[in-house]
Amino acid sequence: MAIALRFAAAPLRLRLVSPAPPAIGGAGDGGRRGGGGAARIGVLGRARCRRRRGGGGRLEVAAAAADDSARCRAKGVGAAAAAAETLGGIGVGGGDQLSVVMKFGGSSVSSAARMREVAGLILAFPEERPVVVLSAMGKTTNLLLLAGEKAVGCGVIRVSEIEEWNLIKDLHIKTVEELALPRSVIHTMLDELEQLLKGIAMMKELTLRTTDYLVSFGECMSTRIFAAYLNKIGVKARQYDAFDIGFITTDDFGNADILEATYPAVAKRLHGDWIRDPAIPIVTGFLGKGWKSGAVTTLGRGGSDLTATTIGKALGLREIQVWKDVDGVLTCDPNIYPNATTVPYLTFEEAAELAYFGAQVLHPQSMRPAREGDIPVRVKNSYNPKAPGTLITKQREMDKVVLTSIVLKSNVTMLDIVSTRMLGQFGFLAKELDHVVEELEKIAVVHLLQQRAIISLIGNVRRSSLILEKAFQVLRKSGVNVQMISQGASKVNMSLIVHDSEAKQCIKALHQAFFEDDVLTEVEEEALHMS
Ligand SMILES: Nc1ncnc2c1ncn2[C@@H]1O[C@H](COP(=O)(O)OP(=O)(O)O)[C@@H](O)[C@H]1O
Ligand SMILES: N[C@@H](CC(=O)OP(=O)(O)O)C(=O)O
Repeated sequence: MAIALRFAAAPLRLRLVSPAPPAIGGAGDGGRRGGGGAARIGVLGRARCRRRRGGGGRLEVAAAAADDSARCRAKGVGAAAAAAETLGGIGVGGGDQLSVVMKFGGSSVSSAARMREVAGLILAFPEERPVVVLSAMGKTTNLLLLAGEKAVGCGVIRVSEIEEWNLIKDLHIKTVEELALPRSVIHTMLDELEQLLKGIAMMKELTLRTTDYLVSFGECMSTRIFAAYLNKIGVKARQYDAFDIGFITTDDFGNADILEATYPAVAKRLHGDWIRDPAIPIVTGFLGKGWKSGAVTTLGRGGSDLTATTIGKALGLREIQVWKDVDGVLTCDPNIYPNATTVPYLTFEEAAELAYFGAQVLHPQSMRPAREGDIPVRVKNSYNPKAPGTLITKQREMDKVVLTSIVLKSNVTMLDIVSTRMLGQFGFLAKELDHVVEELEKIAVVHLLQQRAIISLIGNVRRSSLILEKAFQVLRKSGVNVQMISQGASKVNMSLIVHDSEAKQCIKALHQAFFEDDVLTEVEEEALHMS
């Protein structure tokens, strides 16, 4: 639950803004990433990084290799198999150290064809020794959640008829068959999954703990298939379940936090195995093990990004790559406005703020390990590997930066509090929103304003007046009244609250003004002039 607040002069007025709570239980994409379960006031703390690393010039190599893969396909040869053949398999010699993490999201591994492409991408860098992190295939996590919900009410006998369960089964069996792998690769997993759904049907109950166990099957299956495929084409690979190799978390099922003990444990296991018997590690994203319960936990929707950055920090790797289905982090959500363009560089702080305020492209917590380890994160497109993507580092040249990206968080509830008795009152914000309202009603008039949206302007707050001047001009022209503005202590984010129904129109108008119109040149010139 995120809370933004505003103080005003007497009578003291305070506004809290809270999005609908993040839900692992929500099966639609709308349930993705709410920014964590803990109440948060204002903005993220400042990032503190120690040193900088070079990003490296590997993109051209990727592009060239992708071209080769395309040529192999044209000749009717499996791209990955051909690449492995050309390279004589990836030379996983004991002397070489693991050097990068490559994380592939669900969209990147949604079918057998996509798995071949991804294998080709990995093999395109023979000099790299990657740790590979995979999400569940395509929309498997959503399907598992829906199957679980249906199992609660359908009765044991009808479990086999659950549409989502059949889609999951068919997708994974088809993938294994198309990759010419034995069914045994996932047979046990599918059997266990069916048993679990029957168990849920029998109990007529689906707890958060069981939900985490249920969704873990997605990543457990995708990694087993992919590792088997690499081994089949002559690339030595080893599958790992994150909950078995030291990913220790809190027991907050659905949104667990990674504990410090994870870093040495994961490093020891992955490094130790690599030294003993080198094989590309293929690790399940998204999953961990609760430190008290010992049960499987999940890191919140999109948590595989966090798995990748955690491994990057644990092993002190050179670079963390997150491969998506877009050309990097974009100037706004392309689903809201398709003219969005790639943001070439970001700081960890900007990326964290962007993710926290709702950009689905990165998990909100994922920048933390990368920032702490000072390891560059590259966001790339597995469908378009030639595109340079976005490079996220500790620092970047900010002198010419005005606005970087616009983020929308919809379905937000705003709390409007008017009181003359709040001076000297403290402590109430640390509790949950319901309790906060209860407490506040003793001393203030409280209004819950629903269907609001937070528009976050991520950019150079040193130019806040310029950005706000421009933004307000645009919004005034669009006939939109801003209901609250918050900057807090952030160096990179200004947030505006508008009514939900006006939000998308605002994003388009702001994007046009800041990223498309000539008018931006004026702003830039002024900004340059001032610096
Ligand atoms: N600012 C943004 N930049 C890039 N993508 C965004 C942004 N906001 C929302 N998205 C959405 O995020 C998606 C990528 O994130 P995600 O689905 O988690 O990828 P993956 O499953 O490959 O890890 C994109 O397809 C895009 O629709
Ligand atoms: N499969 C999980 C974890 C994840 O990170 O997925 P993706 O990388 O596809 O966003 C989810 O859907 O939330």
